[in-house]
This record gives sequence, structure tokens and C-alpha cells, in this order.
Amino acid sequence: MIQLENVNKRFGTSNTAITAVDGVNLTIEEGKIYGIIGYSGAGKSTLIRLLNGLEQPTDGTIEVNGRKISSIGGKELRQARQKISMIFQHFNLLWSRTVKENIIFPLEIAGVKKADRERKASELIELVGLGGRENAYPSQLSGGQKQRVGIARALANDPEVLLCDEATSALDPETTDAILDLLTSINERLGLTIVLITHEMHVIRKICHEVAVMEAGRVVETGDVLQVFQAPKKAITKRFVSQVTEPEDSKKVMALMREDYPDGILVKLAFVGERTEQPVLAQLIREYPVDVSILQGNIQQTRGGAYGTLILQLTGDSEATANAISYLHEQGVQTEVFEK
Ligand SMILES: Nc1ncnc2c1ncn2[C@@H]1O[C@H](COP(=O)(O)OP(=O)(O)OP(=O)(O)O)[C@@H](O)[C@H]1O
Repeated sequence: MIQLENVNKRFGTSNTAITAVDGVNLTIEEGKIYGIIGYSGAGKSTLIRLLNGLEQPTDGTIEVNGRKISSIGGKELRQARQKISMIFQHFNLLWSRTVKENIIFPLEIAGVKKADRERKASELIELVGLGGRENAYPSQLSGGQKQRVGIARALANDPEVLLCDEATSALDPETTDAILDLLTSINERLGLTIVLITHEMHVIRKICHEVAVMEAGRVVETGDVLQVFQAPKKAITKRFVSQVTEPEDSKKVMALMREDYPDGILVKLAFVGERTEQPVLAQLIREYPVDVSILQGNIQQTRGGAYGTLILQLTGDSEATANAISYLHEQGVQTEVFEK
């Protein structure tokens, strides 16, 4: 478990001081993928550097798996840091070393025997999907492959915690998704805790269990990713959620749709969590003598299930459509009806 209590980090002195991290309290359970999102300057990088002891807090305590990172130093801190690895936006690879030599590097530093280093590096190369590229140099690799080397290198000393500093920000969307899938499978297979910082809600939505939102050094909102998507509280969180949902003014949209689809009734369904839209819709179409057209849909998958909205046009006689709507209510689907 990672625990931060009343953590402050100030840079500079007296009147020119900048408070990069301001009164942060956070608990991150073991085995979770925990995302910290914020705009540039919010304090994310400083916070993540506090977690591996690269920075010391001005006040407060930081504990990582029972070790007080905020108050140890020297050899003790070096040992603790071997269990807290990090990957970076620009990969930070050694350019004059091959893929395999990059991965072996932290094992050499840790004093691991040659045969064990070789074996471990081969395992990691397979794990991150770089089989056949072990003798390539970083300059011969794509961005996604470079990050795979970064991940393999970070896993070399069997860390308990993996910190990801904007690890996909330099990658195109497809490569981003492949790296996020790799991080998810590593989290599941090795059970290690992953803490990532990002400014992209897509990253949070795709792989995180929980999220903390940072603004001006403070953590302003935390929670289960699905809950935060469902009911963001702070204005900044709403802005982040809208990065992936782009909610439109519902009344306006429905009025425009009414003009295009004057028949029947229009229904807006909101899905949250485990119940996915397919079984509910399939049942609706099977059981009720109404015609169902999907006019607009925006369903997103989070780790906790599907959420989003669907706008349907139901046409049929009035009793059948009323029964269909009652069925949707019974299924616990939030339903908004727009009659003529
Ligand atoms: N070593 C430092 N000395 C002085 N000020 C610093 C230092 N490191 C960070 N800051 C300041 O602290 C604030 C938070 O910076 P930080 O880099 O942690 O934010 P961030 O959310 O990671 O933003 P970005 O994504 O742009 O790096 C900023 O105002 C920054 O200028």
C-alpha cells in the first residue's frame, strides 16, 4: 500500500516559493492501477518523484509498502528504490546499448550474476513482446518498441510498484493502446501496483481502477474510475471526463433529432456499470412489438464496466411503446423519454 499524509512540497524560498504539492492525502491499495490526472503544472511530476524518493517532501509522510520513503536515506533508500521502478515519456534508454543490454543494466547495478541476468533479460524480452529484437539499438526501434524496452528494464529487479510518468504521451493512439494493454497484463500477471500520471482521460478510462484529479498542487477529487465518470464533482473533473464523452446539450440534441425523426418516441438511455447495453436491447427487440432504431450512441468501456448513452427511436402502437419503456425502467436503465 502507498500512503501519503499531509504531503507538501515547496520549491524555492520565502516570497518566491512555489508550492508544487499542497496538502495531499492519498491511499493507493496494493495491486491497483491508480491514475493521477491534471493539466500541465498541476504537480503530478513532483508527486510521482516524491513516491520514489527522487524528491523529499517539505512536510508530511510518504510510505510505500511499509517503508517510509520520506524519512529514509542512503543505502536504505537505494534498496527501497529498487522496488519502485519508473518509466518515462521519452523512454530514457541508453542509446549505445542494445535492447538486451538496456534491460540488463539495472541487473548489473544490483549485482546480479551474469547467468541470472541473461535469463531474466530473455524472460522480460518475451514478456514485453520484443522477441527477435534483443540485439537492436534504440534508434532502430519504433516509439512503442522503445517503451517496451523501458517497461522491461523497469521490471528487471522485480519491483513492487511501477511509476509511469506520461508513459504514452509521445505515442500515437494505436501504440498508446498497445502499451496500455501491456501495462494491464503486467498488472494482472505480476500483481504489481501501477501509479501513472497523465493529462489524458483516455488513459485513465482504459486501464485505471482509481483516479485522483490534481489542480494547483492539490488533489481535488478521488474515486473509482467508473464513479468519477458517472458523477464528476469538480469543474476540472467534468472537463477531463468530457475529453472522452463530449456530452452535448441533451435538450438541444433531442429537439434537433425530433425534427429529423418525427415518428414514434425518442428515448435516451444511460448505462452505468456492469449492465451492458446489448442484452437489454436484444430483449427489448425480441419481446416487444416495436421498431427500434439507434439514432446515436456513445458507450465507453471502463475497467468497471460500460457507461454512456444511447438514443433510440421507438415506433409502434402506443401500448406497445409504453410497455417497452416500462421494461427499460424495470431493468434499472436510466430512461428519459421525449414524446412528440
Ligand atoms: N525543481 C523545481 N524547482 C522549482 N519549481 C519547480 C520544480 N519542479 C517543479 N516546479 C514547479 O512546480 C509546479 C508543479 O510542477 P510539476 O512538473 O510537478 O507539474 P506537472 O503537473 O507534472 O506538469 P507537467 O506535466 O508540465 O510536468 C510548477 O509550477 C513547476 O514550475
